[in-house]
Amino acid sequence: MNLRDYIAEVPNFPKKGILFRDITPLMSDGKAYQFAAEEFTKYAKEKKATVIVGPEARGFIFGCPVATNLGIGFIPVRKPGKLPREAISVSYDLEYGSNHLCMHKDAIKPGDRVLVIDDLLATGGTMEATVELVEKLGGNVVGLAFLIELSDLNGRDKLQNHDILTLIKY
Ligand SMILES: O=P(O)(O)OC[C@H]1O[C@H](OP(=O)(O)OP(=O)(O)O)[C@H](O)[C@@H]1O
Ligand SMILES: Nc1ncnc2[nH]cnc12
Repeated sequence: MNLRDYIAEVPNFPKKGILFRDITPLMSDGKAYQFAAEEFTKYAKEKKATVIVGPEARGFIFGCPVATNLGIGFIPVRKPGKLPREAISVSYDLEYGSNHLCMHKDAIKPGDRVLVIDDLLATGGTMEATVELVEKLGGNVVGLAFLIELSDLNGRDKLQNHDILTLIKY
């Protein structure tokens, strides 16, 4: 299946000069969505992941089906002000802004083998911050998986020493 056929390109969203890669056509096609989730699930098995982590919001879309496929837990990484219990936070920059990301302090258990899943790798800021959160809590990051990689933005440079799976490269 050619997943690329299910990604819409939207010029100048959310800001002038950004070519937005819209994953919603893929999500709305049951077979394409299932295929992508299966590819991530195979990778999670290969890496012997014991837990899936996904950054808000689009990381939830691909992370949760993998966790339920394998019967393992899913841990959300959230934007500030959303987590109700004690959390840790790190700041990060992205293609069109900057923010903080947070994770519950007790979310990761020592020795957890963590696969982080997100929809898209752009500058790598979101994933770098997510990896930092996981590692601060004692997790072992065994892989990073993305539906889309925007190669021109060199996100991989921020994620050296990590194994990366991307299903679509631009
Ligand atoms: O590699 P980066 O430059 O960090 O960019 C990639 C991130 O940007 C998007 O999320 P966004 O922050 O727009 O939030 P959303 O998922 O809530 O739409 C996307 O879902 C990735 O998480
Ligand atoms: N160009 C892009 N399209 C969709 N999501 C993004 N997140 C960061 N950059 C993006």
